Amino acid sequence: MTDTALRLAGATIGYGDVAIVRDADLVVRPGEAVAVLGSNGSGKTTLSRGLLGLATVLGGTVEVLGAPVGRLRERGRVGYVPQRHTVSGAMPATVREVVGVGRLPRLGLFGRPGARDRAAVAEAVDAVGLADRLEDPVASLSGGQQRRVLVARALAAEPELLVMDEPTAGVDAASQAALATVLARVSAAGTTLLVVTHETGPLSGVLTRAVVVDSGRLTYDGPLGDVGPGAGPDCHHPDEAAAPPVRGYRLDQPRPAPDAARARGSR
Ligand SMILES: Nc1ncnc2c1ncn2[C@@H]1O[C@H](COP(=O)(O)OP(=O)(O)OP(=O)(O)O)[C@@H](O)[C@H]1O
Repeated sequence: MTDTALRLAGATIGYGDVAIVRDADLVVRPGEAVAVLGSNGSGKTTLSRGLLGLATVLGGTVEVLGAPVGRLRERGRVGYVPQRHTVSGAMPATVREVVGVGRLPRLGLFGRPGARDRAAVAEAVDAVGLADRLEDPVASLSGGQQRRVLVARALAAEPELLVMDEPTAGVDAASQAALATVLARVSAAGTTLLVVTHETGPLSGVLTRAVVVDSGRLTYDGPLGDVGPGAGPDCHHPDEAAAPPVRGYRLDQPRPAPDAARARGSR
């Protein structure tokens, strides 16, 4: 067990030689549940893909579960739900088979699934509310249900770090609530969560910390409940009128000195 789930230091991430996320510093401790917020095109997906080795680290340090990105040997320790993807309609696979793929990195000797692996797949499918569709072809599911299959695929490996890119997008309110329950459970069990999202509402009971990406820069890092006007464009507390003053700090401005913070608090 490492003492950091994620560590970015002066990290620049992009595609080819084009930098998208620049000079990012971020430390996420094991068990934290972090929202990544920001406007369209600000670099949230690029940041998350950089953690998976799917975007290029052009400079600085990116460590995932204590290892430089791409060097983590046990791939099952990190789960990923990609953005927008549904499962390919051309794939004649059942829900059980697609979710089973998520378990592959955890398989032991000879890659044969054992009872524990079969149970993990069944539990993951159950967790996203699709137990009754286990043997159905994924292509016969709706788009929102297919998103839930991808969440189950990530859960099946029982990852230590779960990176999700807009897991609630296109998913109905009941399924969002079910996902929140699942994430609350895995979070309570110690899984670190990093969730790219535009809508913190459905997961507000799970996510506690937010970072805001604005034009490729991390501009805010603080409590999710304190994200409000000024934390970043398109990044407002769902109940903005009731949101408390920002207690986190904008990263493009100096952090308040402890004395100043105390003085503010005593006003
Ligand atoms: N594969 C790619 N190759 C080159 N540039 C890319 C690639 N993917 C994204 N970009 C560019 O990176 C920038 C940031 O995109 P990214 O998808 O990270 O933003 P985002 O904050 O996740 O946006 P959204 O909220 O719309 O999903 C955009 O200008 C985009 O055009």
